[in-house]
Amino acid sequence: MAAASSTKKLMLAASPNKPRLSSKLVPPATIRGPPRRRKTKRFAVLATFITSKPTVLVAEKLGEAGLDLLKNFANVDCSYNLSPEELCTKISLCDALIVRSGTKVTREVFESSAGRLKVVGRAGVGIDNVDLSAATEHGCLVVNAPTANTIAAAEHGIALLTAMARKIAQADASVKAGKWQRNKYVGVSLVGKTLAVMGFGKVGTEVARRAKGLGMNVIAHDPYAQADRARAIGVELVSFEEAISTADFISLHMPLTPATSKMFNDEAFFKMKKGVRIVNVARGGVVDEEALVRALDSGIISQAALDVFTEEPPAKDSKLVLHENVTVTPHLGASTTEAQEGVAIEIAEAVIGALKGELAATAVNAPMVPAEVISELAPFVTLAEKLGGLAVQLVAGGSGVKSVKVSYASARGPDDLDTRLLRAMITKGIIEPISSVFVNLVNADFIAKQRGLRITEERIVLDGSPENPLEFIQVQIANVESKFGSAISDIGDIRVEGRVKDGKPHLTKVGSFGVDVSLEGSIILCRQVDQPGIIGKVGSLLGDNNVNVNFMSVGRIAPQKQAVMTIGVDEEPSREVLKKIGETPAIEEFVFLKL
Ligand SMILES: NC(=O)C1=CN([C@@H]2O[C@H](COP(=O)(O)OP(=O)(O)OC[C@H]3O[C@@H](n4cnc5c(N)ncnc54)[C@H](O)[C@@H]3O)[C@@H](O)[C@H]2O)C=CC1
Ligand SMILES: O=C(O)C(=O)COP(=O)(O)O
Repeated sequence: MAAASSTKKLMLAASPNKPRLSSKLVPPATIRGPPRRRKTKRFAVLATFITSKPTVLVAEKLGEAGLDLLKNFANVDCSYNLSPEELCTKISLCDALIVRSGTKVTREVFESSAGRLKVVGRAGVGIDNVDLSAATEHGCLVVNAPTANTIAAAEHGIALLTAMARKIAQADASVKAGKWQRNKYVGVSLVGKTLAVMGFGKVGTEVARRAKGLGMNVIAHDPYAQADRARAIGVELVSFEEAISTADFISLHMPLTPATSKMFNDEAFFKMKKGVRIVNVARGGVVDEEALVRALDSGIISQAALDVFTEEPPAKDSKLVLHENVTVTPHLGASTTEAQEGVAIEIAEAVIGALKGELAATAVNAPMVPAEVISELAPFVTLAEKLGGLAVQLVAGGSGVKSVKVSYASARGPDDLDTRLLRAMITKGIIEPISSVFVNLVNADFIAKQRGLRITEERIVLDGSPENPLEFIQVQIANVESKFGSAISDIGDIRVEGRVKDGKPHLTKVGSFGVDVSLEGSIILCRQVDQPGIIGKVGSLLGDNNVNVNFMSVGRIAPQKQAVMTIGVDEEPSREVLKKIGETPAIEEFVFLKL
């Protein structure tokens, strides 16, 4: 990307190979479609309009209602059962990818997309099949559909619990095999037994509620859950040890993460009450499956009911699957008609929103900024990007930027001002003019860190009304030389400061000089000895060469001393014109900056 580019950029939606028209804030999307089970709260970010329809690859079966929404907005390619190689080939032609649990979205997928893939939609909850670090590094948003299948998963958990307790699957197979073994299939009762819910999130809570209805004593373990929320439904939160050592039944509902991987292993099984029964509708990977077979064989665990497996589908000769005390289903937790319709709508809306440049409430790898915050900060977001872009263009050479300090002057308390969006946009403004990377809210912090760019933030607390979120933003770049010496502040940093006036971003300070120019088009900064006639000379020079001046201001230290003239221009002056400006007597230095 050329230095000092004036191209307007977007946060999420732009694809490098698509023409862009403009970048602006839009209100939250209203998408009409079939009745929704749940009203999705939406959070908007910057949007861009792209002239051609985006392409969405749907790699696993998705409910019709969701597909219809997608088809109204994008070209939809439904290609199921792709091999990893086929997925990598196709992805370079897609702006969005929608998957369920059966597709591994690996680093290779993001690399193969060569920057085009802007959003991955996981039509469900668990995102353990998506390489989130790779997505973030590539600036690709990942969204999921976290609520629409909660009840389905909880109901499946209860179905497995009761079916296991009464050996329904085994008895069914026996009758179908022509047998009538009433004494063999004697079950156990649930009432009065203790169920330990491991992971008291959405699904775990619903399982707990239903188990209470069955007369069970329910305890739960979840290091991050609130005890009063559990108590409200008659559930006691206990330690991991207490949960597994006292329960008659254990139901797993935590996500698969590096911390939960194989947490149910030999050691854990050894601590369990002899004869305990286990249900897993979470993820196979939270259980050490070989250890589970050993625990089943030794009788520590008398039965298991499993919907999920480390490898799906499991091997045909899997000892675990074939174990006579194990009941299995092929990852059906979310598979009800209702849940699949809800999930499809939820993910389609999130993906469409993200492609429009909005940020869905279900973003997994980006800060969620509430719509009201975004709308309030909108003009400051533009200001932040432009100040970042201006500051970096003032650096001589451009590549040595390592330390940036951003100061936000506001009458608001620190908790009332969310600066993540502003920081991301300043990062974007600084990095994009000097590199070819695409920076957005998803990858801004990562890219800054990767490039060794340290951004520190400071609050300048002002008196006055907190109605206005910010008075001004100041960007300082330390330890660099400037191609415009007057941009160096009294402490030796490059400093630019801006405010929002009448809803528009303005540059109000350069170095120690007060200026006032609307941040549109391009600007010329000149330092001159303050004397009559200079403004006229430069103005006529530009006018004579068909360069329209849209704004001009002069900030001086004292009358007849040094002054900085800021000229806003609509067109880029030719080299000759810029040279002539430099040769104007009394002009000591000048710089042309693109916004
Ligand atoms: N079988 C299926 O088809 C389905 C499976 N799932 C699985 O169920 C999981 C849970 O889903 P939700 O309840 O919607 O997610 P959730 O995010 O609402 O709940 C997960 C809970 O696990 C807790 N947790 C995290 N680490 C833990 C640990 N070490 N020990 C105990 N608890 C821990 C979290 O604090 C959170 O409260 C998903 O991650 C997904 O893998 C979800 C839906 C369908
Ligand atoms: O939502 C989840 O986490 C699930 O496990 C459901 O998976 P699925 O979309 O049915 O492949």
